[in-house]
Amino acid sequence: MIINKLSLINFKNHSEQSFDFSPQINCFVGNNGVGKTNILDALHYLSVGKSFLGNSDLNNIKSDEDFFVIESEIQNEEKEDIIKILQSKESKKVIKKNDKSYDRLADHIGYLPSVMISPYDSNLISDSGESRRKFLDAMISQTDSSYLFDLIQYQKTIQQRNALLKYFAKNRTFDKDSLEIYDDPISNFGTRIFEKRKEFVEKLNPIVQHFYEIISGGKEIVNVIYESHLFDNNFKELLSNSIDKDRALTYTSKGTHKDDLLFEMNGNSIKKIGSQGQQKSFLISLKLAQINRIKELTGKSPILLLDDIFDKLDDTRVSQLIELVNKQSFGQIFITDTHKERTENVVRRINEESRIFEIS
Ligand SMILES: Nc1ncnc2c1ncn2[C@@H]1O[C@H](COP(=O)(O)OP(=O)(O)OP(=O)(O)O)[C@@H](O)[C@H]1O
Repeated sequence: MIINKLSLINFKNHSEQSFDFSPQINCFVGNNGVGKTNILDALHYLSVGKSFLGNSDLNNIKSDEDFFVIESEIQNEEKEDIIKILQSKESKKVIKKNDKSYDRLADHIGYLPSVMISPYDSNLISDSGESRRKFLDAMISQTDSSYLFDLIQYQKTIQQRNALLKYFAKNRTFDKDSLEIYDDPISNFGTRIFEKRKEFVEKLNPIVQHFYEIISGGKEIVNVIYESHLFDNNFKELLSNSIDKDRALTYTSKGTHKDDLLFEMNGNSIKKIGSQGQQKSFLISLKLAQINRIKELTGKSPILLLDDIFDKLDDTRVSQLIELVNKQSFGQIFITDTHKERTENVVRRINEESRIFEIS
């Protein structure tokens, strides 16, 4: 999948912008705050229909305007598709492929896989388990639409069970049979989610280790470990053993919605012992491994969005990274940087066709 053209109207700080892209490397250079990351965010919208920053759609409409449009021409093997995203203040977001609106956002996921590497990735290390679960889910969903379906159904059923627990507490009543209605669907959806997450992480981890070894020159060993209550219990037992606790808490305390990923360096939590550069190298390795898995599972090369990636990395690590990008023949790449010269140097070392766009 290659994005040939992109045009933006009233998207964040961009009133009107359009780009003709190189099928290989595209760089956006310019000072802080000119809107380079916003362009990557528009590309992220094309991929998964929403901002990677987690902003609400309405906040992405340019201040004092009423709508935004992101439009692109995408080379899909032999044919060209037009993907258009429209958001106005008055109506719901519309995503269209060749003038036909999708009924559900989920139907678009996987069409244009993408991987973003950005300074915000450090949240994956510092934040709570929720952001790591979201990362894992987004990664698997791009390769497996039935996973996304299970996930949506699982979350809905957990919400219903939680609502019932709250109803019981509020009305000082309890009916075990009514609560157990949810056991089968939660257990069926949840067990499938668990199996897929387990397999995905098992295959991802050695690739992360391999990339980290290349970027760091083999200095440290990293590990991605999947944690879930489901390793030690079957789902139905888990639910029935925690009924008393769930009643007290008024929510479902055990299940795959509490899963987490543990990031380790030399056997210790990377959050505790990793330097900024080591953490960044780890996150880059994690994301590059994600590309690898998406390619393996879908046969599509995801677009790679690199936001301010060269800051905090020493020259050796930047060189290793460039060599890696060269060797792996990743798909189309989009890079932002404040230093034009640095970008030019980097691009010169990667033997691919490139375009540099100066944003002001
Ligand atoms: N809805 C919006 N309307 C108008 N401007 C917006 C909107 N949302 C964000 N911006 C502006 O976009 C700018 C930030 O853009 P962006 O993060 O893309 O900059 P950048 O070029 O990547 O900067 P840096 O080099 O610091 O990362 C800010 O000036 C912000 O005020």
